[in-house]
Amino acid sequence: MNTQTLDQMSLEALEHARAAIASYPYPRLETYYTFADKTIIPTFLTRPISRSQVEVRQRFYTVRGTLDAFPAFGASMSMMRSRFARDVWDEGHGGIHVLPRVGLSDAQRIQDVKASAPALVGVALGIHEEVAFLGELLEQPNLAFVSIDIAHGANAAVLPVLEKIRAQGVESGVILGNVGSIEGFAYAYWLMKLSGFKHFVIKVGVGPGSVCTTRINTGVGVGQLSLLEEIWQFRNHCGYTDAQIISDGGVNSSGDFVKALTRAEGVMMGKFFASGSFEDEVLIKKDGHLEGVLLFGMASSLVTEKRNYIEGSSQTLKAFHKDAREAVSRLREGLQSAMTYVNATNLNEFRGNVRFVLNSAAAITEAGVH
Ligand SMILES: NC(=O)C1=CN([C@@H]2O[C@H](COP(=O)(O)OP(=O)(O)OC[C@H]3O[C@@H](n4cnc5c(N)ncnc54)[C@H](OP(=O)(O)O)[C@@H]3O)[C@@H](O)[C@H]2O)C=CC1
Ligand SMILES: Nc1nc2c(ncn2[C@@H]2O[C@H](COP(=O)(O)O)[C@@H](O)[C@H]2O)c(=O)[nH]1
Repeated sequence: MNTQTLDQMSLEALEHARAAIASYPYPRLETYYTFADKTIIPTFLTRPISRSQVEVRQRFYTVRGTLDAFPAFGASMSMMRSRFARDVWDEGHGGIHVLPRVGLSDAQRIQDVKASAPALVGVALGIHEEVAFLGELLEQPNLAFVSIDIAHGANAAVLPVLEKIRAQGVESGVILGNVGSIEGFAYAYWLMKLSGFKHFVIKVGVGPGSVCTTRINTGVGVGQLSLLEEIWQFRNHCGYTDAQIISDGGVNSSGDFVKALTRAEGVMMGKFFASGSFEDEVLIKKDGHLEGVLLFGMASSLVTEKRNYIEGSSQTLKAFHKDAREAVSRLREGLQSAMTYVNATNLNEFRGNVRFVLNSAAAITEAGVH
């Protein structure tokens, strides 16, 4: 496709997005809250079910078909590679990792996919990818998703790579992100739609990440939970249900994961997964015991010796999970329990039954160990 056609697609996407926003009847939010601010009201349980009986899998559309999986995604961060992918997958009982791109060669990225098998994985892509690399990647039998992973995903610059992916016959399983408003969501939606994808995913979150400095360095980005609530309502109101939503960043506990999942089909996490499944280089050990993990941002100066547009930092975390399998178990238990507090046996019922309330500062303190 030539530049003129891409420019036309970009304009057409903008027109569609503007029309959708203009006819959206709900008032725009003035205050955005995040996970710690709100909780779910417990109601009742009319069916005598055990927590272990609720259905916690979500259906996704992959590059090859459909997949019912636990809806936890590993963040595309360079300390989370094939060992993490296998552990988080947990022989099909766990979540899905989206392998990183920043700082890695094409050959390393293909090798990471192969080494992750039998786990199904996604792979992060930038806006400049070779056709030959995409071809080889798409031949990998355990590839489930490709994820256009840039800071500002509602961006016409993704059109050429979307075109290359579509030209390989891919109709589904493409993730685009990140977006941070209903305007960004609508524009990204139409970029995907006009590129010819049938089912796709839009990743939501500008600035909530644990090692993210976007909001500090640029002043841009809004509270993650309200953003998800707003985009979820917008997506459903517009009937844009061929687009699934992944919430990306800001999860500090299984409760945060649960809250995100009420307004997204999947949740991507980096910090929560900090464990012995990370790469050896970032593990901090004492007498053979895992004490901590160094987490650093993909837009920080540590990754590619980036000198400009720094929007990431680093932090040393206490490793609170042995490995990614254990982390997934904690997420699953939290979700199963949450579902039974609102009389839900599957994720659709759960999303329909959840009502959030905003808590006072004292109530937030009460929620912690005190
Ligand atoms: N979720 C989040 O809040 C954020 C996540 N990140 C993560 O950091 C990594 C590196 O990201 P990124 O810097 O995008 O990767 P790249 O440096 O590869 O940038 C990808 C493309 O996006 C463009 N781009 C980046 N930021 C912006 C922006 N704010 N406005 C317009 N265009 C932009 C770049 O153009 P140019 O550089 O020429 O402007 C470049 O063409 C990724 O893994 C990303 O997910 C980074 C920041 C925020
Ligand atoms: N603004 C930045 N965001 C970043 C960077 N590196 C990663 N990320 C984002 O964070 C999430 C993971 O968040 P967490 O709270 O679960 O740890 C990841 O998926 C990216 O979207 C960065 O350098 N800058």
